Amino acid sequence: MKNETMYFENNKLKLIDQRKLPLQIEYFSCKNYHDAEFAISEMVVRGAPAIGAAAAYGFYLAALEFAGLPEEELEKELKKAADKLIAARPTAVNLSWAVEQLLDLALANLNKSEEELLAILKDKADQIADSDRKINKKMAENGNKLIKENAVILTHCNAGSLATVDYGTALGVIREAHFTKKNIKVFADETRPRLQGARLTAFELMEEGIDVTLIADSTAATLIRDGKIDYIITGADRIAANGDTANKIGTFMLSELAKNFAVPFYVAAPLSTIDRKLASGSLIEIEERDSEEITQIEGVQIAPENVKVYNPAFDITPAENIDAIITEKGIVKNPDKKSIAELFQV
Ligand SMILES: CSC[C@H]1O[C@H](OP(=O)(O)O)[C@H](O)[C@@H]1O
Repeated sequence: MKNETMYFENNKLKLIDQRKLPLQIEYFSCKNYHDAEFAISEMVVRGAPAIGAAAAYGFYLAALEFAGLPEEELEKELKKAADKLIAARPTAVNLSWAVEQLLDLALANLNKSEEELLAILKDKADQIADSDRKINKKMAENGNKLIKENAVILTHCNAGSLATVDYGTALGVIREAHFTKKNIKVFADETRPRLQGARLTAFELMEEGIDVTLIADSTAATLIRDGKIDYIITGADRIAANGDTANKIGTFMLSELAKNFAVPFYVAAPLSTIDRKLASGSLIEIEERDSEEITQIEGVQIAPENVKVYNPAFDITPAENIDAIITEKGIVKNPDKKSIAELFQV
């Protein structure tokens, strides 16, 4: 993608402001961890791997701020920063997965000099960001093995470069199919209410020269029924140990349509999105967001004032609806507790 999702320079985290895409390309500057917490909760940056990497750099900004404190105070401040960053959004496991790694490293090295501690933490944050690029490319190569020539793919929300540090997960598979000249076409759900498909996926795919058609979310069912879709590929925010998957609201509905009309339904996600501590999807916390996301579009009121709203940002797709989970380590067909566990065997 032409514009980096994020970069770290001069002790600031720079995030492309995804609230303003595609009409404006602006970078939001995080000077401290509070800025990073704000950027995650307000979706300046969004997408499981992207918020994980952003939070890792956010924790490093906290270490920069507090590194000179006495050990006991430093520990207290870093634990507070970790808690606040993790609380910014509850569903994507990559957030806590990333922050906990840096917190553990910090607590194990509090007795080191300021310079040594900061170098250890910056190296870890860079490693999380750099490995995301490599992991997504490997995942894309694996997923591309499932894609036939001239395929038509439906995707939901944005699981692209803008949801990761680079290349994307579901859109990584789509990029790989495009770059290996499979002549694929894509239908992108606009993805109410935050319109990640309309604003981000359409933007990314058009930039790459990939044939993309934007549709209202409710159009997908007719395309699926009429045999117009060869595969549905989405990202994920948290995958439970049995393969149940949390992803953008509307994903479960697509999986039911896919099952009913025998369309392969694939989830593309890195191993860091799998939460083996949770036995099933019923244990995944689903973020509920402000009602204005539903009652307003770009700040324009479109529903009666004070109307009741229910705005879950994600839903759970049961493992039995998922034909394959595509990861950097390989493809898990008909995922279940056993096949997910085998992903983690050395
Ligand atoms: C590659 S993770 C992308 C994942 O995150 C999105 O949610 P949000 O835009 O609210 O962060 C959506 O669930 C995507 O599939």
